[in-house]
Amino acid sequence: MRTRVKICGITRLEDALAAIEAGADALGFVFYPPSPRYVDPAVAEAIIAQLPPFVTTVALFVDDSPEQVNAILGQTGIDLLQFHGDESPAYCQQFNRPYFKAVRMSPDIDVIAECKRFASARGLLLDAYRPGVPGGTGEAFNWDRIPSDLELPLILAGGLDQNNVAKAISQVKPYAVDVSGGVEMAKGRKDCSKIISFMNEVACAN
Ligand SMILES: O=C(O)c1ccccc1N[C@@H]1O[C@H](COP(=O)(O)O)[C@@H](O)[C@H]1O
Repeated sequence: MRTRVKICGITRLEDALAAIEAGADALGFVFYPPSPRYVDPAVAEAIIAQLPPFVTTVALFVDDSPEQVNAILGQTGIDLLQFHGDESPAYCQQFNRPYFKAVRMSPDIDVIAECKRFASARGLLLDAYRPGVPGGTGEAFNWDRIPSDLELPLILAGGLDQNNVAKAISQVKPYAVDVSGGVEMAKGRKDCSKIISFMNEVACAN
């Protein structure tokens, strides 16, 4: 099966359209105010309203209140939820949308146990671990630590870019890859040529 691609941290319409033109399957919008990639919900709403059909939109939250999540879902009509904090399974499944859960690869994490805990998720995203930072670090982790027998579709994230994504796909064989910093010119601003190179590497690895 072809590896799906999510490009995260979209804050501008031109970046969204460039990602779609290059073949991305999903676009991520960061609704975590401390992030340099935070996008105002009204801006996300305007971008999403101008997207062509058959592109999945993803809202990224970090330990936000259910009221705020529901408000943003209502405003933007986003398709899928990405929870990147310490949310519980009960919290994640209370919304009227499918979700996937990000798990950061701390030294003591049990990925198989996390898969079982988040059985209601559509997938498990694995990201690098840096203490005190919920994600978007631009750092990769040791892919040898990923168990081969996961019960959920695996979304591989963390420090992916045009130079390592083909190796990541051939070694890990994830359902999808998720990239943010690796296709940027500056935080929150995507680089069209990096997106194209990234997508070409994914295509070659498939
Ligand atoms: O992008 C952010 O600023 C961010 C903030 C808080 C949580 C997650 C965030 N991004 C996600 O982190 C991973 C890895 O990003 P990168 O490619 O290493 O830059 C990815 O899933 C982003 O969606």
